[in-house]
Amino acid sequence: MNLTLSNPTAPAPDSADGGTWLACIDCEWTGPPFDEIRYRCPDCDGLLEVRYADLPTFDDFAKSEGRGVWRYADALPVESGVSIDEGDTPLYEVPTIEDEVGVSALRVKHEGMNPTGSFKDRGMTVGVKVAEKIGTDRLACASTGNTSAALACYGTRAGTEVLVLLPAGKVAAGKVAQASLHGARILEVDGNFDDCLDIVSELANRGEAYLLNSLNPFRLEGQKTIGLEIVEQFRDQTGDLPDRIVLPVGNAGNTSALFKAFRELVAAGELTPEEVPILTGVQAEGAAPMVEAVETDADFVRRWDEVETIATAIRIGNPVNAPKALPAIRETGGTAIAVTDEEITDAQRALAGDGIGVEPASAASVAGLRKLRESGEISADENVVCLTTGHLLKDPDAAANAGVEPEPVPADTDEVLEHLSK
Ligand SMILES: Cc1ncc(COP(=O)(O)O)c(C=O)c1O
Ligand SMILES: N[C@@H](CCOP(=O)(O)O)C(=O)O
Repeated sequence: MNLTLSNPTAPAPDSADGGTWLACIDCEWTGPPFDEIRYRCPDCDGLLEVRYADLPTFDDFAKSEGRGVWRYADALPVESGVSIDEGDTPLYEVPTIEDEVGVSALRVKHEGMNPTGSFKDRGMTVGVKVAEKIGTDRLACASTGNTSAALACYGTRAGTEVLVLLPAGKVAAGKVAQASLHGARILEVDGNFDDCLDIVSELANRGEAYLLNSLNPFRLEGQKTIGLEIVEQFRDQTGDLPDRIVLPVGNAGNTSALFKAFRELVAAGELTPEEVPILTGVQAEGAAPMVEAVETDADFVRRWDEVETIATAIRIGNPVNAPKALPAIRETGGTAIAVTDEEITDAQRALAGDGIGVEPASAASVAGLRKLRESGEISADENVVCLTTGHLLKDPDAAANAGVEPEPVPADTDEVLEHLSK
């Protein structure tokens, strides 16, 4: 395996602050982390990532007094966060699905068990803290729902105004309810998520708000802890490492963050390059620009202007982290696959059958695993982790449509018994 995207062991530039700095993934630019607000490289407009002079080991994490995400504070750009106990999510066995697909071991990392019900909390605990450190009056994001729920929650916890831009009519009810109750100002845009992100990025560039979408490199540092937890939990449960992680892809932040976690573990001497799990992305057929790029071996991802899927969380046509995520998939020997809405719903039912309630986008990971086992791309001797990113209650309408119909009965025990006997 050839891990070329960045060299996390590069010497710290003079601009580093306490051994932490920002670097462009496309050119040689480096800069201080907190002095100025930057989302992209000032020289070439490339994506930025956080780099560290010292990379911690698992022994360092074991000595940590922090919990969840903050167990991994030594790997993060700030020592503590605006926190409500995010991270330390369960790595579940799924015996029925494991038997059905036939792999050596299958686990589901259920990020729906975070405080606001999705993995976004891991990013926000770090990102909102950095915003506090930099000193900003207003936090903002574009969202298909979960980012807005998490930002509204962590932003209000920090006592900062939150502005969220949502694609009108395309966000699941639970997520709008969360943003609303946590007190965010919600703008419903007559456009899709990518339009919302264009607008909010422009607002941020004009200094109107601090952007907390995954373009923000500090937010992705928090999401990196998913990868660190998976390695530790999988090893504890099986004595082995996962060969592959299958995950849904929208804006491609998680794919990028997991790859960064593993590159840093390699640089710290904790994994060999051969031990880095294969990253395998799954998109819905109606919103699959990353899959198109992987299948056509393209250098960049073409923006899809028209996107549609039941999995509204990943109804995204212009994955902003593609320049990080394409190398993540390619350099780990992975692939990307598209699944239909029907396959997503079937997988949602299968997960529910093993006791795990997820929203549709999350079920895409299991739908993708099923398809890649059928095609033989994933082999029977692999240890696989599927990432499920959001809780079932995020999208109650999708869950009710996928589930069984309630049966109306009279308020009478005998009639209930008679009904049950039919
Ligand atoms: C539930 C859920 N799953 C998956 C994704 C996709 O994650 P990413 O944007 O990091 O690819 C998102 C958001 O984009 C999401 O909200
Ligand atoms: N699914 C996301 C889309 C935005 O992605 P982000 O990671 O860039 O914030 C959401 O929940 O809004």
